[in-house]
Amino acid sequence: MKTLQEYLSASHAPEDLGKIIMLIADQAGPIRSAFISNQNYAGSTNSSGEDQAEMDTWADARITSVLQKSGLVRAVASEEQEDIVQMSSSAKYSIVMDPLDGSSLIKVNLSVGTIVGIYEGDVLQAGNQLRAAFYMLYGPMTTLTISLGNGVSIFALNAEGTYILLKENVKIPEGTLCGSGGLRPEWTEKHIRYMNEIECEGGKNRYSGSFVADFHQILEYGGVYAYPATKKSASGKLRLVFEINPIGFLADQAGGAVSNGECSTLDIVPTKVHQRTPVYVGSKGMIAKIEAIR
Ligand SMILES: O=P(O)(O)OC[C@H]1O[C@](O)(COP(=O)(O)O)[C@@H](O)[C@@H]1O
Ligand SMILES: [Mg+2]
Ligand SMILES: [Mg+2]
Repeated sequence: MKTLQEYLSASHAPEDLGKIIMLIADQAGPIRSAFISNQNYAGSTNSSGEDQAEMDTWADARITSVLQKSGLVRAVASEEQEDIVQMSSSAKYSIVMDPLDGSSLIKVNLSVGTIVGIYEGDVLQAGNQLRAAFYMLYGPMTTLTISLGNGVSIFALNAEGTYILLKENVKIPEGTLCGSGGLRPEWTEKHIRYMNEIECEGGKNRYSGSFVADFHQILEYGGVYAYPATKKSASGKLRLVFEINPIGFLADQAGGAVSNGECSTLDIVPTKVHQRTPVYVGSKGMIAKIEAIR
């Protein structure tokens, strides 16, 4: 069974890139172990104005600390930190991350994740410039879904703490699962037309409140995850830099697509770390449908 380390070596990933990926991947165990004693809110808010869960700040501090100590990272842009954290100016790679995605679900024991993107150079680059993207998903298994720009592979953490290959060359099939954020009364006419069209064609609602978990299900079964523009928020809820770009990169690498409802978000050059954008991500056919609605 191929391990993540063997996959990185076989992919001829530069040594520093491989070391950074393994460093973050190896935080899955400590993060999982911290769930039981970090169930509540931290009493602070992040740059998006959201209440921070204890696990948001715990995971952020943990990953930021190991990256700082490694000397391998140039800068980190995190959902949980206002500004970009400058680290080693001589280092080649920078990290964008959502250290804990879906944190409100921890106390009800639903699956949550960590989302990571890696760039050569600085962090405010378009998603199509990503050198690597991956997410850990803390569910019945701990899985790590990764692309280095040459297809998508999924690994699972075994009892010995080694990531072993579950599936390679993953492709998103056409499918009917659909999950949409936002409150229905706040949906725009375009989004309502889209959801009606999907549901009339047999769309099955799958929405847990965890982007990583909802996307992972679509990666396997096909469909679409949407957090659309709403009447209250034209930019939707999710953040371009550390949520939508890494997941969108993986979707694209798996033969799917990512869009803001009009065009691919992978071409957008971010101007701010915490900028939001509407997102539709999943099967190519599902994304074509939303972009066809004018
Ligand atoms: O609670 P809502 O508005 O449906 O939003 C759910 C979405 O918000 C998120 O929880 C945002 O991520 P964070 O938990 O990292 O803030 C997504 O994981 C999820 O898809
Ligand atoms: Mg998130
Ligand atoms: Mg988060």
